[in-house]
Amino acid sequence: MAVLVLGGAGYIGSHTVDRLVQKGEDVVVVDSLVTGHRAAVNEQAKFYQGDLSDQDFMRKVFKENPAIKAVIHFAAFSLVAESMTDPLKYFDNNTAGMIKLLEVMNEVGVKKIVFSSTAATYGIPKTMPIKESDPQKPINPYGESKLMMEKIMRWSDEAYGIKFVALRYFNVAGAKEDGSIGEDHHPETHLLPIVLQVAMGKRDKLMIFGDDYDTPDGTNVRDYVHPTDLADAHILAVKYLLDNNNSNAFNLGSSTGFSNKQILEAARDVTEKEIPAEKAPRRGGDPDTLVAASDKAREVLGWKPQFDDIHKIIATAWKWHSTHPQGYADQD
Ligand SMILES: NC(=O)c1ccc[n+]([C@@H]2O[C@H](COP(=O)([O-])OP(=O)(O)OC[C@H]3O[C@@H](n4cnc5c(N)ncnc54)[C@H](O)[C@@H]3O)[C@@H](O)[C@H]2O)c1
Ligand SMILES: O=c1ccn([C@@H]2O[C@H](COP(=O)(O)OP(=O)(O)O[C@H]3O[C@H](CO)[C@@H](O)[C@H](O)[C@H]3O)[C@@H](O)[C@H]2O)c(=O)[nH]1
Repeated sequence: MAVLVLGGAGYIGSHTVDRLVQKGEDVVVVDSLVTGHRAAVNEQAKFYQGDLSDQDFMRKVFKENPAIKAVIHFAAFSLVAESMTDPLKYFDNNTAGMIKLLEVMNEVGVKKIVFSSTAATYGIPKTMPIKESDPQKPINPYGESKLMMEKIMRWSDEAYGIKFVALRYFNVAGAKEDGSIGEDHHPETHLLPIVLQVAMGKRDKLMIFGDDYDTPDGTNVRDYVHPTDLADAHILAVKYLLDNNNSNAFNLGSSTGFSNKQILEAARDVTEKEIPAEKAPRRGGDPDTLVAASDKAREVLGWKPQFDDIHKIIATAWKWHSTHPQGYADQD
């Protein structure tokens, strides 16, 4: 059997493809390369460049690869701030794209899908850590687009029997331990890669967006999870579906929160660089704190994350960034 990975040339997708190949699975990748990199895809995976909303193209992929039994879907836009100023871009690629994909999956009879949801579907949680059963009330269009995807899946399960696992990741950070693949977004907007670009001298300073949040040091608190641990969770979720279990949703995080200032301090320790920083106004759409309760994934899927130390996570990211100062630019 084979697994189809949509968005397999992206940051988290490339780590999952790599892990699947290491485990001896047959992997087919579809990616439009709108934000991803061809060089990030393990060479043993079969690669198609194209958009998942192009139904003729997707029919061809399924036809040429009849061994595909499950889909892992990472292919989406995911920047909270951009979604605030261009929401339709998010509803189009993420939500409408999902409808086009499910139509083809139903047609060709592939009825198992694991998909990237997000902590951003919870909005401003009333209690911490966040449980899967807590209310989902997004405060940005990105989170809304992903919640809509979850709802579309629920009804598609009921009507067409398409079984899904929604994996709600918290903040993803780090790179493969050997430093061969990592995070390379253009423009880069995520906290840790920006902090490390300052450490490398590629930027002058970090701007800390908001220091008057309702948190111990006034900066936002986030829960960081490593892409290799996420890859393992996806592989376990595929197995869960292939074992004919019901549709489900799981949080994926470490259950520990770090403030933006704590991330900066930890990065200073790991890199032994000064990393200048200064405060800046709040960015739109940021909740104070997002920390996961992820016992459910451990109990039901048997997920055992390996990276439970923020210094270790930052060290893997530092290895990638310091050995690839131009990201994949030299390889693409
Ligand atoms: N990075 C995070 O912290 C984080 C946290 C929670 C959830 N997520 C979700 O995880 C997924 C992957 O995130 P990432 O950080 O790896 O992003 P990424 O941009 O690195 O990867 C997304 C990949 O999908 C491809 N893609 C996008 N739209 C496509 C389309 N219509 N057809 C085909 N390919 C398309 C891109 O080219 C890219 O390779 C996203 O769905 C995102 O919403 C990410
Ligand atoms: O230059 C920067 C960049 C970020 N931040 C702050 O750092 C924190 C983390 O921001 P970022 O790394 O951009 O991640 P999030 O906006 O929290 O979103 C990530 O994590 C979410 C889950 O929590 C996912 O849904 C999103 O896809 C993913 O981009 C936030 O408080 C930002 O305001 C700064 O202060 N300065």
